[in-house]
Amino acid sequence: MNPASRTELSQRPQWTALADHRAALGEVSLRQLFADDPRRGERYTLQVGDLHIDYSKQLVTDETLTLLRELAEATGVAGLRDAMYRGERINTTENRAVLHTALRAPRGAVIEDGGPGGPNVVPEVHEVLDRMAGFAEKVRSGEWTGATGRPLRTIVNIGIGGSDLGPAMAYEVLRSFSDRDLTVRFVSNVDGADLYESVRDLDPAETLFIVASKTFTTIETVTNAEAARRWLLDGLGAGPEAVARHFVALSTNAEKVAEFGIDPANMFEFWDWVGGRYSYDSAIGLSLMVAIGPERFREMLDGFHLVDEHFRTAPPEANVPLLLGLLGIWYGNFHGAQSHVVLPYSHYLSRFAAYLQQLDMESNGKRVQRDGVPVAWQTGPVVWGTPGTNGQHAYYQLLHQGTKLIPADFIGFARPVDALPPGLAGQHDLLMANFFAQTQALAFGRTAEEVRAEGVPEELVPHRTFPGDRPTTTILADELTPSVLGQLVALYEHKVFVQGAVWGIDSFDQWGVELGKVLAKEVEPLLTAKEGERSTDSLDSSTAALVARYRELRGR
Ligand SMILES: O=P(O)(O)OC[C@H]1O[C@H](O)[C@H](O)[C@@H](O)[C@@H]1O
Repeated sequence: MNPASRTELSQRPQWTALADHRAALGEVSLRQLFADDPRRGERYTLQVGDLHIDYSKQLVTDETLTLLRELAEATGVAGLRDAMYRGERINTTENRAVLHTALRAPRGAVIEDGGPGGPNVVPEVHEVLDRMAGFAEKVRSGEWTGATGRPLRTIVNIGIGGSDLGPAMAYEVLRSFSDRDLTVRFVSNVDGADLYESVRDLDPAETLFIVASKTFTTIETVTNAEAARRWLLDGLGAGPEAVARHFVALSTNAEKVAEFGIDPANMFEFWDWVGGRYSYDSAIGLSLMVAIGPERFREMLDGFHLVDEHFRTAPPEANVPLLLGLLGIWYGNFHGAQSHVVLPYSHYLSRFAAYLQQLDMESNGKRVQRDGVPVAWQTGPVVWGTPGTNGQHAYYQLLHQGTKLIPADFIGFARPVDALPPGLAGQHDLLMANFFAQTQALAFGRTAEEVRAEGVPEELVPHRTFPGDRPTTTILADELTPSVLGQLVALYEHKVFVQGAVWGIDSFDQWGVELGKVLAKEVEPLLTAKEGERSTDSLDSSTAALVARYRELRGR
């Protein structure tokens, strides 16, 4: 697009209409909105698959929603969405298609890399899924043995970023579906302590390493994989031929995998049109598939696909990812909110926010538009969160009475997972009572009059008053199943897409992580060189002094 001919987002009439609307609404009160419309709690809900979405406790009116949808229309969200699904190269800075939706497309679908006329990627996707399933079943049944002939009982996934957070989050979510005597661990940090603590109680004869790296050049992963190989061969007292029984690779880079010494027959492939943070439903999910079995994994893919189809076909008024994306824009761009908190009321979702941090912040943490012109509006929020009940006893104080507006997503389930024994399953009502009570307290607060009426001494009234009007979305499903996890993740993927499309940024590159990598390569030799061999003169005075201090502490 020619920058000169482009209408700046913040100059668009739809944008200024929203700004005017925001000013006119002023300090809109949820108490008032609910009083004005007794059916608001039913009206402001949507359903997608198993997910019931209640957005009635949002600071919005019908007009707000109309204006937000008009902004989406004016910025071409639907057109970009269709281009993504068609396989066009919408990741322009890397000239790549963005086809994570193809990872969960049904067997017969046709999706062409690069758009119509390009190679159909769906057969390859299913070929790899089938190979993964074959391997997973062999490990699960004990048919696949280690170098000493014993079945493999622990799987250690070595990867970082998208090659760690997705499978680690999903394994945690679905661990109650793990139906074999197998456990999975995840090593990501280049701090040797991570690998050390993960393997020190393991028997190498029963350990399978899955080296997960899209590029297979990521220094943390390659370093840890090399250390793991040494640990394995030393522990077994075996030669390199043992590697083939204990190492598999998940990557797009067959050449580097072979260079590392992993048999290409033990490599499960994915493609450059899958972003790392969108990849755990590709071969990157192998550890999860081994744990829960191919059938459950496929159920998860079907859950993803269901939401993909919803996002592609549902009309704007009923389109849940569109709605969630636009609500984020409403707060980030028109209320000055800087962050977004995700609060699952499920222990199994304890790593969900960490996963969403990469998905959202690496996608939309951008400061220039697709054509390189800086944005003049806020882009992606700081995303954070931990399981809700724990948060209640820690940072909810700030959510309720602090000075910052932090929109929240509450995620909960009607039923505990089947694996829980009745005694513990009985605690579920208490968990969910907290969930509902918190969204209620955040929305409606407690006025000074109400506090006084409770007999609270006058000097404490301001402290015990809750302003309310803290917006939340409730996402409620019957049960946390593989399909529901797929639905949830796809929902957030597409929400992030909507926001990036409105802001005019490339949500699918991540150049911001590169500079630190380059500088680390320059600094490392300065830490390890013999005295006088390397000069730190080219460094700034802070970094030079820190390097000198580090060397001194290390006696170098
Ligand atoms: O899978 P890999 O190629 O090893 O990449 C692992 C991660 O590191 C990179 O620096 C990117 O920021 C992430 O998007 C990626 O997921």
